[in-house]
Amino acid sequence: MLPKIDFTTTTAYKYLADHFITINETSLKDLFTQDGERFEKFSILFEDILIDFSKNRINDTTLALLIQLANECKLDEAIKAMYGGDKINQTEDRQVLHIALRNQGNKAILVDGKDVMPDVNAVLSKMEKFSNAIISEDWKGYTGKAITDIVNIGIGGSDLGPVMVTEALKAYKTRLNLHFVSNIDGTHLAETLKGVHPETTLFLVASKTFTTQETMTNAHSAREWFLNSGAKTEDIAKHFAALSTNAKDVSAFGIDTENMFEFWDWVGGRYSLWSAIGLSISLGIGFDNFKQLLAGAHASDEHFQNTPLEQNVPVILGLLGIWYINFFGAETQAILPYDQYMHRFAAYFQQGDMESNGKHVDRNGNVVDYETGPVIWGEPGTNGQHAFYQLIHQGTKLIPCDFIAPAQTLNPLGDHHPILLSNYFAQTEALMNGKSQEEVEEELKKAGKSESEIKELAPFKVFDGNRPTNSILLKKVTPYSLGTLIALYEHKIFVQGIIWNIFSFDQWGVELGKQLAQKIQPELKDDAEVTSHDSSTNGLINQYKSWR
Ligand SMILES: O=P(O)(O)OC[C@H]1O[C@H](O)[C@H](O)[C@@H](O)[C@@H]1O
Repeated sequence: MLPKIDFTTTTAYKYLADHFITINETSLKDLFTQDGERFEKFSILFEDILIDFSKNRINDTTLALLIQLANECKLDEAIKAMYGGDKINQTEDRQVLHIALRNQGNKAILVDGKDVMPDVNAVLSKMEKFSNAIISEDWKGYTGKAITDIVNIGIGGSDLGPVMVTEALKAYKTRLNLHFVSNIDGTHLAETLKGVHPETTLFLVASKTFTTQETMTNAHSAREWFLNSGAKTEDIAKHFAALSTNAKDVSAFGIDTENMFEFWDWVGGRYSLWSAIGLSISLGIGFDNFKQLLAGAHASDEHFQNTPLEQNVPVILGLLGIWYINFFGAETQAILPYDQYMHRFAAYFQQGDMESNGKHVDRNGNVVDYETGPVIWGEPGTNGQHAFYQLIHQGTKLIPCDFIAPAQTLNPLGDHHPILLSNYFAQTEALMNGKSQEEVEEELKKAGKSESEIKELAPFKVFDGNRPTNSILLKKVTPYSLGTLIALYEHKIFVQGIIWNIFSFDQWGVELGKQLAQKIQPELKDDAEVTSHDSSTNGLINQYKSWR
């Protein structure tokens, strides 16, 4: 079981609160002047990924106190509990074992006394066989043509992971074209179907529960489209597969259980890209590459489990977040990949992080009186620079940023990559150092401005700097390095949930809206005036009815 400690009552927290006053008065620039070894001390090279956290508002004492905080919160016990198969998802009475899905060493992992690895490996080999058959064109559609297009129908965890990974690894693409339909908005399916042909399309219905309204509605409409094209019910077996934990509802839908790829309750939706939910990944980049993705994640799992906290990447990233959120009052965390392929990385961790740690009740069932999970946001560089970086550089909010970039590009094109990377390096330097009044005045003078113009303009051109960043430099984006990176972020979320004393693996907050939508849906069937809600909701529904 997980420890249930209020981190604000620990000794480390009190020391940190005092220590914060000193650090808050010290600039990052000064911290670098005071300590010539900052980069060596505050960076870790792990699996061809350099994590430089030296441009953070910390010194040796800060890090030591944050580690003490983790110790007082019994983080090591919590890690053991997860890896040991305890039911740490207490409110759903489930284990949390996405680590088993990428357990390349095949060490036994027990759920209720039974090793899950044989089942995990059986599904993996089924995925391998299936992917190979489709890619090699051995598998034919109902008219004898090879499959050319894959449409994954799923939402949330059954969509975001596969979308993010297949976009990030597009350079490793097989001959298959991937499409993802998630939104209940009919536009999403309709537009997707315009670009594919029933004879050569394979639908993957991806849903852990197989009851999610959006996915089931889209799947039924896709089936109807398929049957309307002249295909017969028995042809469904060649064109529909299911990725789910719910065998009963899969066969009720009409999908052959031969075409069902199973996973289990102990895989959380937002941690499921490593499971059968990853079938679109395996089809999109090939099974061997999917295996590499798992292997990279496994390396992070081993690192997280076995590395002392001081050198443990997810622990450090997690604790830095706590430092900014709970002491500096930061409310958001930007994730900024300088890699076009990784353009959905921040969106993926919006679910990963915010659905995990967007909680206000602690593990004892009490409402917390401290901040928990941040708002996650971000866009790829350099697009963000020309949009919202103004606020990061000169706004009133402190926004810790993760800058991610690959040293090697997968598309060497003229001097694009050095230009991209010079922006990547420049941004964290600028955010740290800023630009002083004197520097601005000097610059304006050189530009020939008069004394009065300089006085007038200077305040707007000053950058305070002192804004913290992590730089994550990957040698290259590969299936392995991407797997490693994703798993580091996953474990960071775990670390923060433990310190905040919240349950990171349930998501009750998404239920209320779903329940209310189900009540409203029948009210939309006819044109009768609706009066059962508050005046705003009634007004909106009735206006909708008059306009439709
Ligand atoms: O995979 P499914 O069962 O269809 O669930 C899809 C998604 O919907 C739910 O509302 C949850 O908030 C998500 O965590 C989940 O990933």
